[in-house]
Amino acid sequence: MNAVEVIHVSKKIGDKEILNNINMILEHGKIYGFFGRNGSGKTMLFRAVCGLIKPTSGEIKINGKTLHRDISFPESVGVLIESPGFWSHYTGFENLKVLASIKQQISAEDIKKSIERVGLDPEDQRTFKKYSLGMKQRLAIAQAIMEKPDLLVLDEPTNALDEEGVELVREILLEEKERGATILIASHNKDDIEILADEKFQIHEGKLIPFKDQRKDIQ
Ligand SMILES: Nc1ncnc2c1ncn2[C@@H]1O[C@H](COP(=O)(O)OP(=O)(O)OP(=O)(O)O)[C@@H](O)[C@H]1O
Repeated sequence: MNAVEVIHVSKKIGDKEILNNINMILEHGKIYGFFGRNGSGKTMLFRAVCGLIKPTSGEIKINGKTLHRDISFPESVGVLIESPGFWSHYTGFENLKVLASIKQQISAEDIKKSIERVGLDPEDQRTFKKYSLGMKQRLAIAQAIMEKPDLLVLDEPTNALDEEGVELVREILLEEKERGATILIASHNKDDIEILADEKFQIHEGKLIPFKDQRKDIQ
């Protein structure tokens, strides 16, 4: 069974066709990279895959189950789309603990491991509001991976990170893939996509086009 199937998906808001007949089949244990100019529809596609918006037409299946019919959200998903709602007066650990308790039982040990994995200190007593942009981004990645999800949907996971942070996130994503996760990543950093992705897509004005074929035309 495929990890994700997007079948004739379109999304219209007002008169604007934001996603235009998107079709793609994603297999388990692979990394899929998405390029596209600002406003091309990457985030909207990711939102649709996570069940956060309903397509105007078409359907999305996760592990064979249709979103908004069989399930509301993918059953095992880690998401980083825009800035997650962290609480400014909690520490990094406290933030993930609250999110973990909302989702399902994740042990304190697993939360600590995922915080360490992104290069942060789970014992750090600083509250989130004192975190730098890069630290916030790292915590957001820890949040996405802490459940060891089958599906990881990451919109610009490296954009606020220094070189070392970018390297670390790439390593983490390759490990997640080894574990069997299916990973969708949108990045303006072409190296991220080149290094990580097993398959690359380009989104242009809401349409999905094979990355290689269109490269010269679009960039
Ligand atoms: N709630 C909304 N209502 C109306 N239009 C929207 C809404 N959300 C997004 N759009 C429009 O949909 C289009 C695609 O937006 P999207 O955020 O998916 O782009 P993107 O490819 O992720 O861009 P970026 O690289 O800047 O993150 C844009 O033209 C945007 O203005």
